[in-house]
Amino acid sequence: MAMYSRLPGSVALITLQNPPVNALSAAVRQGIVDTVQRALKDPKVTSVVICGQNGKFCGGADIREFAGPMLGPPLVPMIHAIEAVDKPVAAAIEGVALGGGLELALGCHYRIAHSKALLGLPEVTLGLLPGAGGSQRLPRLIGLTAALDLITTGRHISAAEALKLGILDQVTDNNVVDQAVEFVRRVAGQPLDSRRLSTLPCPCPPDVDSLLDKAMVKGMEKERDLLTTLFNSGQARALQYAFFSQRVVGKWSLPSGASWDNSAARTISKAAVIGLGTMGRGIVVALALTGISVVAVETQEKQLAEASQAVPAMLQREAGRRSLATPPGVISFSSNLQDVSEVELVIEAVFEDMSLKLQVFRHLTSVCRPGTLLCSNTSGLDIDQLAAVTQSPGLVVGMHFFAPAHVMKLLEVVYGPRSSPEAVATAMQLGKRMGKVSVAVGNCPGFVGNRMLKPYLEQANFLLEEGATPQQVDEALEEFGFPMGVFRMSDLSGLDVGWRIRKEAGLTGPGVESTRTRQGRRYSPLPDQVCEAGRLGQKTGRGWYQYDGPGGRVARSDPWVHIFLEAYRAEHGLVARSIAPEEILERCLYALINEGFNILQDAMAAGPEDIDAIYVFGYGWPRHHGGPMFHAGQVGLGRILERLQHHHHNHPDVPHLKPSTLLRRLVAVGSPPVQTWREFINKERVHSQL
Ligand SMILES: CCCCCCCCCCCCC[C@H](O)CC(=O)SCCNC(=O)CCNC(=O)[C@H](O)C(C)(C)COP(=O)(O)OP(=O)(O)OC[C@H]1O[C@@H](n2cnc3c(N)ncnc32)[C@H](O)[C@@H]1OP(=O)(O)O
Ligand SMILES: NC(=O)c1ccc[n+]([C@@H]2O[C@H](COP(=O)([O-])OP(=O)(O)OC[C@H]3O[C@@H](n4cnc5c(N)ncnc54)[C@H](O)[C@@H]3O)[C@@H](O)[C@H]2O)c1
Repeated sequence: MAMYSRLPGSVALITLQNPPVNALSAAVRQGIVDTVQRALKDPKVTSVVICGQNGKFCGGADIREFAGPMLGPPLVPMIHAIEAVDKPVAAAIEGVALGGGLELALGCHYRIAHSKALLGLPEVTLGLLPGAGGSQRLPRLIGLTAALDLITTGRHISAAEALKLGILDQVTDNNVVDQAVEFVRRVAGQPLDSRRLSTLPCPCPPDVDSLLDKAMVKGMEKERDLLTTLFNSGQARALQYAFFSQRVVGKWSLPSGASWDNSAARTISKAAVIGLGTMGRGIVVALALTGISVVAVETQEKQLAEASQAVPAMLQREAGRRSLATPPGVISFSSNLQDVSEVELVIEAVFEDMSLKLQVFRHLTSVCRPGTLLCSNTSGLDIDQLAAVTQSPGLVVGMHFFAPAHVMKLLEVVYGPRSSPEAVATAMQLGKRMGKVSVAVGNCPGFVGNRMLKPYLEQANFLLEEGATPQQVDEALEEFGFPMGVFRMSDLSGLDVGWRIRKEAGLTGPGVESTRTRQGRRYSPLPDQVCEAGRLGQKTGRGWYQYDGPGGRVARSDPWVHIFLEAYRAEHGLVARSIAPEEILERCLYALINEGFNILQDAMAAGPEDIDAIYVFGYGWPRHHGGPMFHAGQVGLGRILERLQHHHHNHPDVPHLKPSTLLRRLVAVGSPPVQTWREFINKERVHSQL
């Protein structure tokens, strides 16, 4: 909707009304068309101001409408009509003018903004281009180079930068609508031709003449044609899905009924981190950047000394990167766990060893004040077991960060059967304050992300046994869009991480026979043998690849690995075959997706959006493929089921390839769209079909 009011005197005020960001839905567009007509017809009105309610001008086209047929007045003629009005029209920009919102403002004759406003054309992040004249009006206003920068990066810019670029006519710290009203009163009666951007020539540097062909003249048509292509592309649908899934996960709910809107969070101002290795250091920095005072505890003297040098430097660097003058939080280092007695929340990040973690939790519960939240950064151990040794099991949750913890956007908040809604709400809110995408997940081995990673890694190892090389597997995955293939990624993280977990699970280590079947299923001892050879990845300069030296970053094919693989195959009587990239992708990705369906079935993730957000923000899943569950829908659930059946038939000793019941049920009911799975699962659960 848009509200019309005539201010005392001769100015008409049009207020966009579509909370929370005044997106340009069909109703808003209709409202604008009607109110602009009204202003035009009213002889007493000499000028017009367009603003948005609740401190936001406009967040752009209504992305929710993209999924269905476009109804209501189209944007392009609506903006053209505003530009053609013969009374001055000003946009009063508060909060945001993004995408179609900025395009609407560019159709106005003047633009006045509040100093805190953000402007931009972020369509590219949704797989689109500015489709309501933005690609044409902006270059005419600020030149091709500056416009291309904004259009191709999609970045949000401040009002100050927009003023400098010439997008804005005025910036104010005062009430922006009052300023705009005063402005249009002042300019009423002045000629408007030079303010109609679509009619202006495009100012360009001399070296880009070649870019200015007929496409510029026919720019609006070209814009529409290209937008049509993009609209129909899978990538645009995936990127728009990713936008919404990021927001869906913030509205978490637990099987108990507790949820984001009925659970109070505590605001944390003092925290502690236990263990200052790779993860602990990053977590300290992430907390300090949020303005939280941190007690950082490490028992090993050498590690403590190193961390007290490294952490302030990391903090300074990250504060600089985020343009913060001084890091807001205070950090104190200690070797004594007793020093955490006054904090409100503790995050444990010691080695992935259950008996050590139990010992730390027992100690924490005895030194901390009653009511302190105790969190673990474990990668997959049982949160409930940790909770059981504390005085308040309800105040124990997992806070699973990803390396490097001060950079990576994902946080899995793991609730055990006894975790209280308050503990979950506090961890979720703390994650949000740290700028993370926090996703609530259930307590099962590996939680969501690492649980799905297991079948993915397993398939990659099996493919090596069957004849592939690490490069072939990585290339197929990188071609799909992952920034790094599975072996390159394992070398980066450190091969000893998984080795330690497999030892803890009794799958390898002294006394375990070196067979290719363990605990009743196919097992590949390849990664264990690579570790036993002292090759732990980048940190040792050797892993699945070779590097220039310990800490080297550039992976090169290593003849040792090829000889090792050949000897391994010969020892086990395996005949190498040529494996196509399609098989590599199917085996790795479909096994991972299948586990995603098992996770949904077990209610360890509330919906497919949660899994997809975890994979996009924590595991480098290409955003333009939406996430594993969205991708499954795009490939077709029937196809995924058929290929899993095929691979399981060929590898009956690999349970991860056996199609999940949920996948079968979804196919049986006609493969409904991913957005409806959550509801389907809940219904099936009520009827005990899952
Ligand atoms: C089939 C062939 C057809 C061919 C051609 C058809 C022609 C059609 C013509 C189309 C013309 C295109 C016009 C234009 O160029 C395209 C666009 O404008 S695309 C949209 C561009 N805008 C954005 O990308 C902004 C997205 N939003 C944000 O970045 C942020 O939300 C914000 C505005 C900075 C605010 O941030 P926050 O305050 O943190 O709030 P949230 O992010 O949590 O959002 C709150 C709430 O609002 C919902 N929301 C936000 N923006 C939009 C939007 N543009 N449309 C719909 N909904 C939006 C968000 O999902 C949250 O909802 P909730 O989770 O609370 O339900
Ligand atoms: N490394 C990763 O990529 C990653 C990612 C996510 C989660 N995790 C998890 O985070 C945790 C830590 O992993 P990491 O990679 O940082 O390990 P790390 O080996 O780099 O560091 C662990 C640190 O804990 C210290 N420590 C051991 N016992 C202690 C005690 N009683 N009190 C204080 N400090 C003690 C050690 O001295 C060491 O400095 C593990 O649970 C791991 O599974 C790791």
